Amino acid sequence: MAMVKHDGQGQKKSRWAAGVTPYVEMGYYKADYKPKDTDIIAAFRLVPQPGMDPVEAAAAVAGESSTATWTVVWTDRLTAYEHYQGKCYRVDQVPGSDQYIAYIAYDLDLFEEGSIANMSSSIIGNVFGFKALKSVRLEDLRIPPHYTKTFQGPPHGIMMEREYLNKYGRPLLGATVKPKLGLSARNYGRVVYEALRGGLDFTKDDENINSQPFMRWRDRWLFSMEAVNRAQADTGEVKGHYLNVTAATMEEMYERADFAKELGSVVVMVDLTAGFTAIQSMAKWCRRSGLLLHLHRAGHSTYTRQKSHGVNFRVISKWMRLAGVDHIHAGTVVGKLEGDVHSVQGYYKTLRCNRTEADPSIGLFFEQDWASMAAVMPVASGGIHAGQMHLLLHYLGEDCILQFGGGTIGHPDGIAAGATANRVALEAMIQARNEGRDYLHEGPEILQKAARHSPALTKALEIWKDVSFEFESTDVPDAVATPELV
Ligand SMILES: O=C(COP(=O)(O)O)[C@H](O)[C@H](O)COP(=O)(O)O
Ligand SMILES: [Mg+2]
Repeated sequence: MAMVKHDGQGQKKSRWAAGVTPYVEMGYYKADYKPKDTDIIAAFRLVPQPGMDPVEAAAAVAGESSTATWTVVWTDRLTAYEHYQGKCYRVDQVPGSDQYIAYIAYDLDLFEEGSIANMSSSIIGNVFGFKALKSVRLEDLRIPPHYTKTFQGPPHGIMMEREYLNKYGRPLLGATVKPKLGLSARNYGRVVYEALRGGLDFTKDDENINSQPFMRWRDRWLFSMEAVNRAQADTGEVKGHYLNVTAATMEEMYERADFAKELGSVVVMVDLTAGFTAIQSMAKWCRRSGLLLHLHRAGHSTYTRQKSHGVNFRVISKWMRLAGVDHIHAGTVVGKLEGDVHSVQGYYKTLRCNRTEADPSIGLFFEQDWASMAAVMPVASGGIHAGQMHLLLHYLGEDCILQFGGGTIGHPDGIAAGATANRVALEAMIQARNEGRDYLHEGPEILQKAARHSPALTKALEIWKDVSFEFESTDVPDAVATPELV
């Protein structure tokens, strides 16, 4: 029986006889199948229920994520069913565990061009609820250029963003305005102004600030943009504030984005919670309108964090690069939020490179060719401060945005001092790197030296010197978790 426990009593029946036929026999497992260059390939991590054959479980996932239902339907014969069937072609046990990695190939004809909603409804639509599986996680996708080319991708991308901003050779710096909720519009504008004049490139609405009774969006736009304009005039640099257009309807989001454009903002922001289609619509609007699109991955940890169930963030990274965002929160390594160093490096490569090879040590199951699609700037944030600058540069590289919310606004000498501390620390570290120094190991010394001429950095190093968040990661790549076994 298909998704029913094997009892060894079943009698083999013809493929087309009515009733339940194992998914394997229906053709959803084909050990000799060689994926075509045009196929989308998925790697799922499965934990079958006791007694459930892992290959049958994998075939069931291939079936339900493509054409199948639980019983034979004669209407299959009205279709080129073999063409449309998802095909599991390999199932590997993860050594020393009850987990299996199932590889499934899907023909491109299963998917609508340029639609993340469609691709995700197919691949993760139903299978996560199968009773016969204890858990299932979509670990990675290989998306062929044939499909990639049907998406717009990032409105501008890293290279164009740097050209717009005229800022090169270093990570960009930002801060999330805090407290997250409750400030009046004028006070909010004050925070934006102080942080930008102090040396940051961007400030940011937090994920949960939209248009609440204490500050309506229109007022926030006005005071934030006044602050951006004043800071630009003071410093001679291009500055931005990510105005979060996330709202209940697309009409409302467009209205907010139009007003941001009218005021001259270089960037708007949307939350992952707005949904894939809303994000793709905003990406088109941003390409048309010449504004950058910042994405906050609000809510992602509800389904990306646990090793055995959900969707790995590297898949979300791929979907968001296709959907078209210029920035995406992608992990920080150090800091207060989950972010295993190997996994995060895999996400950053996925977002920034034109081509990546399969690399189990950073969790990449497949090679991926982006066919010249623009790159996405990864954003690191969550509990970081100036004293970690050498670690941030080492782990995350140069093409990223480092966002210090508390680590700017919590500075004892004020917000501008907090911003200056971060800018001085970053520039000292970039200079050390460019001079060929071992900045990772000499980092604390480099920062102390830079602080001799910067009271703001001196205070930042002093106040946050002991702050670090040392917890074990909930998710590390298999090759790292059990290197002796892989
Ligand atoms: O508000 C913050 C950070 O504030 P602070 O800098 O004060 O800690 C961001 O929403 C989260 O870091 C996002 O997390 P992630 O980037 O992991 O999605
Ligand atoms: Mg936040």
